[in-house]
Amino acid sequence: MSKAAVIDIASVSKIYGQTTAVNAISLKIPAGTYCCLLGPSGCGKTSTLRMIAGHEAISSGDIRLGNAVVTDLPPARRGTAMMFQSYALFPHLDLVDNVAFSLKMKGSPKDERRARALEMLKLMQMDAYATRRPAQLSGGQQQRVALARALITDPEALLLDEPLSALDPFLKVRMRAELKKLQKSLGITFVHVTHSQEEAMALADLIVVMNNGRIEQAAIPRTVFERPATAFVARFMGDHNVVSGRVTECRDGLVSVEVAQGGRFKGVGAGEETGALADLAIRIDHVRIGEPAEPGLGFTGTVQNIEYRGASVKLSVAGAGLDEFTAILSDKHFFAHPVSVGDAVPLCWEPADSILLGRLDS
Ligand SMILES: Nc1ncnc2c1ncn2[C@@H]1O[C@H](COP(=O)(O)OP(=O)(O)OP(=O)(O)O)[C@@H](O)[C@H]1O
Repeated sequence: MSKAAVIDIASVSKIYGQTTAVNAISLKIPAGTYCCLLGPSGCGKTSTLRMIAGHEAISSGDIRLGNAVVTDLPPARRGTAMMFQSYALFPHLDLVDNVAFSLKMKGSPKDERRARALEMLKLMQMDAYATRRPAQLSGGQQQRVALARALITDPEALLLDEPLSALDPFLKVRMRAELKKLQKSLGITFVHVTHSQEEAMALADLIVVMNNGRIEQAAIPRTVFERPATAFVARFMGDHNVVSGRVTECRDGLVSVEVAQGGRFKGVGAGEETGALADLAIRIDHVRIGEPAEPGLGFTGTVQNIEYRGASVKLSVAGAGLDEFTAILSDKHFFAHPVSVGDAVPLCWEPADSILLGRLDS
């Protein structure tokens, strides 16, 4: 079981009545990739996944799997398998019959499909429970059975709709590692829908951030984290402060931006006209307590809230025309400069930690 397929989504839309759930998206997912579709509720992730699976008709555009255009094929003929959020196991069937179900639908002889189901249960280390029913299993075990059931058809791509959402936090992290291991060992393409940034960062080779039926950015996790393409991505990933204002100067690779209430900020960027609206993204974990090396690379604000997190401390500060600016300080740094709510505190950062964002969201 090692055939993997490229998934090529070309200008695909999904329209439900008056709602455009997916708006002409194009995306190429290389064969053998672990791809996470990430975004807030209602952004069109599930509709996209269901169109790849064939559970939802495509309003316009085309989807290819490997060399085949699958746009009009029924789910069972696409070479994909889907694992649902609720696992959708049959309560009255034992695990072998649950896993063998799709082979039964295809008319495979009983002995053959049962042997294959046992093989899949073994792959998921669930063969010892073969005669149990789903209700006699823990959440993590049910998930393994659901995976075995999806993989029995030998798919070229496995589609997973929020597969970890029903699990408690500890199990979530454990099953996350198992999913990643499984994908690497099978070598097939996984497309996994999630609204969790942490989950996508931990699992994906390719993160696709969606908003409002469109793709904001599709890139490796490190790029999405360090170089968000838009203000939406920077805000959604939560690792940057996003400062919006008008450009007052742009030269020598640095852009200066003035926010409405008079604060001035600088960041790495070029090609902006004076007076244009621009967004700067400032890494929350690179902000430090101290006077800035030059104006625009810091400000003095009032501490609004302090959250102790063990290895780090989250500081919320208001000032320079901003209601809320976040700094994540290492515990060592914070306790070397302890501050309290209501204190005035100078914050600073390096030029490279403040970057100009793309303009989709402004
Ligand atoms: N069957 C449907 N009929 C009408 N509108 C729908 C239908 N399914 C989804 N929508 C709408 O399409 C948009 C996208 O929905 P979708 O389920 O794809 O989003 P999502 O990103 O997966 O959200 P969630 O994380 O909440 O599952 C939403 O506005 C939703 O209300």
